[in-house]
Amino acid sequence: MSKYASSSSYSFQPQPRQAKSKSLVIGLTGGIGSGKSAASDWFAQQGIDIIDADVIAHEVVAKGSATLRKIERKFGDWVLKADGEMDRAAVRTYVFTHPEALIELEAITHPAIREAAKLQLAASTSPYVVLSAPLLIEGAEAGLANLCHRILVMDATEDTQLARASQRDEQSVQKIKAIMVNQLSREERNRHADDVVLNESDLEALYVQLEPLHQDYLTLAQQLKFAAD
Ligand SMILES: CC(C)(COP(=O)(O)OP(=O)(O)OC[C@H]1O[C@@H](n2cnc3c(N)ncnc32)[C@H](O)[C@@H]1O)[C@@H](O)C(=O)NCCC(=O)NCCS
Ligand SMILES: Nc1ncnc2c1ncn2[C@@H]1O[C@H](COP(=O)(O)OP(=O)(O)OP(=O)(O)O)[C@@H](O)[C@H]1O
Repeated sequence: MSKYASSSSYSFQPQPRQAKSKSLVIGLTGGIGSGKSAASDWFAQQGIDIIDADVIAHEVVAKGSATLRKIERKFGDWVLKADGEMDRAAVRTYVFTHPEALIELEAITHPAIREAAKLQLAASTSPYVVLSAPLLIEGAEAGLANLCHRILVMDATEDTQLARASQRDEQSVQKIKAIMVNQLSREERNRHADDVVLNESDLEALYVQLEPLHQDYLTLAQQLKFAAD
């Protein structure tokens, strides 16, 4: 059976993962520019709490934080700007062209991101919660996927990812490609998905695919709640 969501043929099978949370957690992932934020904005409009790993990743390296100090100790003081903030552009340029450095950076940031995500999950009050992360599947046991009951993948061709991300960020195609080579391929990511939304058309077409998923997640959230009571 296809994992692709469509308003006419989507059929739902609850497949709880290892998640320990009693509230349903939907992991939302996809490559750069695939439409995670566009999808999570729509879920938020339906009253669903969104936990965004990209936002947390920015928070955990705030000026003066323990995580930023660890990064400075590992890489040197060039990671800081004169005002003490992390020099994100310098770090980005370095780690996305030095794979071993990216692994070292992730070894520092990911445990902090995971802990913060767990705290936010515990505080969520909506019928279910969406945990959005570019790196959800990567990271195996220590990763974020095992906090989730289902994984929803935003799928787009690489050409679409490049076009949308470069238009949004005014970043060069070359910089975005350097990030993409450090992310999973479409095929590999889709293989881990419970649900896949193809985001190749306009935003209306995206929302039409999200609506039946939202209804099914509400149903599954109820089932999980009854099972826990
Ligand atoms: C390298 C950093 C400093 C670049 O910062 P910058 O402000 O330029 O980009 P930003 O954080 O907004 O990320 C932009 C996009 O890059 C991609 N990306 C970010 N980190 C990674 C990574 N470790 N591997 C692959 N892609 C990544 C995502 O698609 C993300 O949306 C920053 O991305 C970072 O600290 N990354 C490590 C933390 C991490 O893994 N974050 C992802 C959330 S789990
Ligand atoms: N179906 C769509 N039609 C038109 N524009 C879209 C569509 N989906 C996303 N976009 C636009 O493409 C850009 C990238 O989408 P978005 O920011 O949601 O991706 P993302 O997966 O969150 O990216 P990142 O990993 O970089 O955070 C945004 O400007 C968004 O508004």
